[in-house]
Amino acid sequence: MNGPVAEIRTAVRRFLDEVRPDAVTVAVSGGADSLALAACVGRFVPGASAVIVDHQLQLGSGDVALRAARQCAEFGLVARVEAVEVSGPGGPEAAARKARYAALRPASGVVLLGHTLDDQAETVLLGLGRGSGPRSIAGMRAFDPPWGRPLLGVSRAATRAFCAEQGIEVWEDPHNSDPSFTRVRLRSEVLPLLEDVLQGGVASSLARTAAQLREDCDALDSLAAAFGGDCCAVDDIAELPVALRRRVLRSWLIDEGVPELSDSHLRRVDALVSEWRGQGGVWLPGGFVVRRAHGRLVVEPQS
Ligand SMILES: Nc1ncnc2c1ncn2[C@@H]1O[C@H](COP(=O)(O)OP(=O)(O)OP(=O)(O)O)[C@@H](O)[C@H]1O
Repeated sequence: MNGPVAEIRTAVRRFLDEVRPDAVTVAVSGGADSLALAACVGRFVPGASAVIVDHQLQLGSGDVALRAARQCAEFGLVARVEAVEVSGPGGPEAAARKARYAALRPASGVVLLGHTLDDQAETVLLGLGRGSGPRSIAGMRAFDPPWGRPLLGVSRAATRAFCAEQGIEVWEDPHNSDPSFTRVRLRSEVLPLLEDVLQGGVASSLARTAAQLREDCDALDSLAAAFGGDCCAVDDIAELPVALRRRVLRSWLIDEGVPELSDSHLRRVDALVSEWRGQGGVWLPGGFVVRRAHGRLVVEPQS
């Protein structure tokens, strides 16, 4: 049997065989991606769980969640709806995402998410546009415990075709057609144009490049972790290749308790090593300042 049903079942089967989780939960939004995933998990791991998070932001959101829960129960999953309170900084989307991931985080086992190849391509383009460093272009991992993404190599179109073929009714998130979201415009305008110009599966090419970049980043990160020198001694780190030096600095600053270090912060700290002309300190999030004194870097709370 060929086609989207076989493709998606194979992807899910392969993921489960590789990871061998002791407990499986599927995170279900009610869209085609996560419903196709839930249908496969119900077939391979009957009795696994499904969680539908109700953000309670739209009228009727509870009905959407209940319908998805009923569908999951039909697939053989033990389904429950988690209603969350969405509040906090950064706008409703960011707050909803934070509340959702907090509600989905399991006590044990893995939580499967329905991210597809197209989500990966959009994530890579978003990272490129932000210019926030190689990690953000390296995209999502298929397995980043406790999160699993069995459909990361499968197109969104295949998940839709899966649901159509299996007679699964799909909920269309109204946000997915709202052009005020950057991701929606990447999906509906930029990626089709790139495909038209470049031809030959641009989403797959982006995802493949992201995977290679991830391997490179992982290799550099482990070299940085194994760095045997004194990461505060300027002489010890000045001769390191810049990609390695910045990683050594990043992990030192994180160990010192500095939260959310952006690429531009890191660049400025690195300048204290590579192009120091007696300049003052670099101010970092969380009220920290890094200074250079007597051939060493020192990080301390801002006074
Ligand atoms: N309300 C929800 N309840 C449970 N799971 C959800 C919900 N919304 C999204 N998910 C899960 O997250 C996956 C990705 O969905 P979506 O891309 O909308 O979320 P996201 O987490 O904001 O994405 P990203 O991680 O790329 O920012 C879905 O396939 C589904 O598995």
